[in-house]
Amino acid sequence: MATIRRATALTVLHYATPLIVFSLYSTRRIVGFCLLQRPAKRTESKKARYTVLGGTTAIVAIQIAQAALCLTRTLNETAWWPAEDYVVYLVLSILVWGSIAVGLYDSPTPRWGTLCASFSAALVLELAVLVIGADPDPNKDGTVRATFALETTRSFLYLAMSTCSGFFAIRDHFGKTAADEESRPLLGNARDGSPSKTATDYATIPEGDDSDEDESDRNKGIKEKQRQRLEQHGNWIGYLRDFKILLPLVWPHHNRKVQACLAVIGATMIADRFFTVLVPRQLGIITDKLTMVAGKGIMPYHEIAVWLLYSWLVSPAGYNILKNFAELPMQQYSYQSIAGTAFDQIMSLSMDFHTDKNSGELIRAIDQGQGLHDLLDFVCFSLGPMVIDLAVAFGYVYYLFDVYMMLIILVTGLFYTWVAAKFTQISRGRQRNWVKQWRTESRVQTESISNWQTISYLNNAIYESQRYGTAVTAVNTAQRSYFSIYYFGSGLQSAVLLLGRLSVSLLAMRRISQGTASIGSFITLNAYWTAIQSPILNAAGSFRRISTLLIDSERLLQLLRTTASVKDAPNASTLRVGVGKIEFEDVCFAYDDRKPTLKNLTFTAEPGKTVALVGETGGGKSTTLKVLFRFYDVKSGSIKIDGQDIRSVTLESLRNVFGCVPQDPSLFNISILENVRYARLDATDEEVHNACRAASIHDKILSFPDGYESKVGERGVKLSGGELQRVAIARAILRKPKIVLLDEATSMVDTGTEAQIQKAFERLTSGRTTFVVAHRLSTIQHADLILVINDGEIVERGTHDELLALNGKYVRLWSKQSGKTRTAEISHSVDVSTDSTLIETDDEIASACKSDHDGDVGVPRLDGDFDSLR
Ligand SMILES: Nc1ncnc2c1ncn2[C@@H]1O[C@H](COP(=O)(O)OP(=O)(O)OP(=O)(O)O)[C@@H](O)[C@H]1O
Repeated sequence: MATIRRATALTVLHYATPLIVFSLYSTRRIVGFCLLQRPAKRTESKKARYTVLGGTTAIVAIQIAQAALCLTRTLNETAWWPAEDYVVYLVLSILVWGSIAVGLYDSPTPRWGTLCASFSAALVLELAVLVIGADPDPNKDGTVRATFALETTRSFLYLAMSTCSGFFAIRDHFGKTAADEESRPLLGNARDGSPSKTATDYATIPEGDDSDEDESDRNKGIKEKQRQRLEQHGNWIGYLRDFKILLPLVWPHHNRKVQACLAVIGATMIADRFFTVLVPRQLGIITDKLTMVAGKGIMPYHEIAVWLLYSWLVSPAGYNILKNFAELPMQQYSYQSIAGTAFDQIMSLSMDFHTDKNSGELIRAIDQGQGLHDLLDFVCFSLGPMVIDLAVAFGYVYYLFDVYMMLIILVTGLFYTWVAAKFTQISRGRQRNWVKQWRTESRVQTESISNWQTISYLNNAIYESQRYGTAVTAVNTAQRSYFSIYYFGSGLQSAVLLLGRLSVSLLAMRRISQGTASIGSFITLNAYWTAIQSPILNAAGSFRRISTLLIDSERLLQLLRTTASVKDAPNASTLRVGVGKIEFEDVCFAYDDRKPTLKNLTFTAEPGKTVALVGETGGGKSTTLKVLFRFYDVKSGSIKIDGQDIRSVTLESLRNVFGCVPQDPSLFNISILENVRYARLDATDEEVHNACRAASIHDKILSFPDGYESKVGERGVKLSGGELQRVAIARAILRKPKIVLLDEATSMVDTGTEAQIQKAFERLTSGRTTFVVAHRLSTIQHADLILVINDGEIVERGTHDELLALNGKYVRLWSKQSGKTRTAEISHSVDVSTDSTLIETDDEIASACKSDHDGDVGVPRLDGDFDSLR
């Protein structure tokens, strides 16, 4: 009785020992990874690590020696066969301690506390195995004595290692701080965007698909944000909780149709899990039936019919058709909601955001926002089923054969994953280099082709050919280097899988020969192998995939969490414009708090009058218009339109009242007609034509081969600077705005055309409060109020004549432009546009142009250094 109890206890211990140690070790690591995000006190000490690594390796070596002894005895004594629990114990122990040794080798700062707990648990359990399993027979043979000696030595090693790691844990607790391995973010060292290499780096899971440096650089900022969030939350759970604001984008709350699709996908996924087992099983059943009735002319029709049904159901022609149909609406739903939300968010953000971000980054945020959908899709419909398939595979092969089959699959899976992960790590650097060289080649190629003219002028074709040849050679070398390791790695991985498959097949054949398994089970195993293999193949890449998708989702999250710096105040009212009086009261503004851009601007633009802003470049003229348009909010002071503070009205109503001609107008790549109409979407063709006539561009447009239907190219590149500005003026005219803002609206036109445009401006600005920023003072000399802005301050103000009389900065500007020194002379000669009569027709414009030409004194543009004039 006591012997039976002892044997049972030993069996339980054999199964439990490696499992308990593994659970303890992995649970502490997983909990640490998820919760203990804040750096714990850790010391990076090679001596300590190598000491414990040496001890652990010795433990594994002893276990291997023990397994070798067991194998030798099995081969030598035909009547002896090791107990199943003992074999499981040995194999699992080697795997567990082998994994711990690999972990120690890879990690510069091991978790000593976890290791101490694992060694201590192993010590207690192994001592129990030693005591309970001790053979009282004094005549025990050499193998038993050797096994006992090995187990005793191993127990001493457990004792020594638990003491060492306990000591290191205590030393760390009172010692200096280093980054906790489990506390590193998923995305590598976010501080520099590079993968982790040292203890102070931040990374546990390999970087995402940053297969080239450019990509890595682009991800730098987003990884930094991710790191900050992770540190702020202190753990991954808190970090991931932030993503819940994105859930409405992928979860079809109010869309019954998409919910139904989701249910169909879920159902097919569950069905897949069953059929993965049922199809090979049915093949086995048919084989067994056929074996029984072989030569008798009997067909197992029923079994074959079931197999055919299963095979059809699981094929792409079966329920997977439903799945494919259901997936499309799901994808389209999430695409529409994610892309639409991201786009609206970007468009709603303020100018500071848009000037900081490059458009490529913004487009990426929309494109890669799909990463969120892919992430959920991957976790729910790939990773989840993969884990289930693996668990089912273990259970099913155990049911079909025995625990040894299960062990072979476990060893194959672990070994394959480790080899795959290692080779990916090794090949990543080479892959990056290959992509980098490839980009260099493409850059050289593009540069050379686009600079063909320069190359021809300088007669450097041979040099360019050599340069390109060198780039191509570098690509080939880098590609060879990458593929050599890649082929070797994939060969090794395939060899591991093949070895696993051969082993299970051999074992199955042995079982059949022993009569403990049927031929059908061998067929089932072979047919089922694909299902076993696929989770093993995918496991290695899963972490990488998740980490890449997390970066993409993070980008979307950051975008949606960004709030506009200029937005409607709560209870903002609609702007009501009456006469159009604009008051700047003590307005201060700065792009950067360290450097004020506008300082205490105070002035009033009277209704219907024109205020001109002149002065040195970079003085703050355009900024004054930007704060009026509320691209930015003033830091202090106020801007009022007809007595209403522009911060208290809605942005929509505010921006509705302006007609702007910006410094650098940009057009859409559509026809000129549509480009002008963009200013007022309901304008008729006739109104567009009239606006263009008034902007002196109508005849020019008609001279284009396609007239108003001519495409203007990306941002209007097919138009000259002057044409571009006149189209922008036509837009402003078409809007019929209440307030007009002209920011160097004629900077790119020649003086002759400018004279024509002046007439157009008179039409546009007549009776409207107008702000004009101009460098050519001739264009603003009739302004009702001229403000000379220098370094963000109004240094002079008045009409043209008043400012000339002041003989200050304005006069110096004026002198410089006209090239004359005597004020009176200047005043007389530059009177280019005194006739404010409105012109109606092209002929009138033409004659106005002629008369302006006659009066044109060729006023040069002031682009020089204003300081030099002082
Ligand atoms: N988005 C921005 N971020 C930071 N600084 C800016 C930004 N835009 C303009 N500035 C700076 O603000 C100052 C005023 O610029 P602003 O464009 O208003 O000058 P300006 O008088 O219109 O010059 P110009 O006559 O050359 O157009 C300049 O020093 C400029 O470098």
